[in-house]
Amino acid sequence: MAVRACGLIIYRRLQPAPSARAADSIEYLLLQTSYGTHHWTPPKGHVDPGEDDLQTAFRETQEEAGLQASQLTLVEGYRKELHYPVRGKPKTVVYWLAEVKDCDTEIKLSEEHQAFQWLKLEDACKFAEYEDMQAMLKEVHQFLCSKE
Ligand SMILES: Nc1nc2c(ncn2[C@@H]2O[C@H](COP(=O)(O)OP(=O)(O)OP(=O)(O)OP(=O)(O)OC[C@H]3O[C@@H](n4cnc5c(=O)[nH]c(N)nc54)[C@H](O)[C@@H]3O)[C@@H](O)[C@H]2O)c(=O)[nH]1
Repeated sequence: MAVRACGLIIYRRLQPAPSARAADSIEYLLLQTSYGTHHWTPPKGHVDPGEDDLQTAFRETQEEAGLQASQLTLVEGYRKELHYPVRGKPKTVVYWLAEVKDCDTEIKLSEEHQAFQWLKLEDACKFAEYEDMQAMLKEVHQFLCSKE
């Protein structure tokens, strides 16, 4: 059976300059692991026994980024599964999308991560080095732009 993890793609909207498109004010939160290859992903982690997927996504976001559910708005209509092998075993990661209500909210990392960044789409795709995650971020961005 595949290893299962769940998480939230967190974004914030900065105050756009008067001439700018609203989509250009969107930034995505990525966290860098303090172990392994120090890769960058949104907050996510393994599903604990008895938990449902969305509970896991919120718990991991709270543990890894210090963001409480009350500080976030879950965006209806977006859910994405990524499937990739980790050390020879299949892994499924389910992501939802959530906006930080206050764009100045402090991010508090756990020991699992050593850095975080708020990144515009293009830079987020550079740091999220995996093709499937890059495609997901682009899809999310289009989804958000289509709602404007
Ligand atoms: N010391 C040490 N300890 C580790 C290590 N490893 C884990 N720990 C411990 O486990 C705990 C984490 O527990 P949770 O937080 O519950 O789980 P997750 O959040 O699920 O975290 P993971 O890091 O296990 O899982 P991934 O992020 O999925 O990375 C696994 C591999 O998959 C690749 N990869 C990542 N993302 C993508 C993608 O989107 N697309 C594609 N295609 N590939 C992707 C990438 O190559 C990567 O190397 C930590 O506390 C550590 O104690 C390690 O190497 N050394």
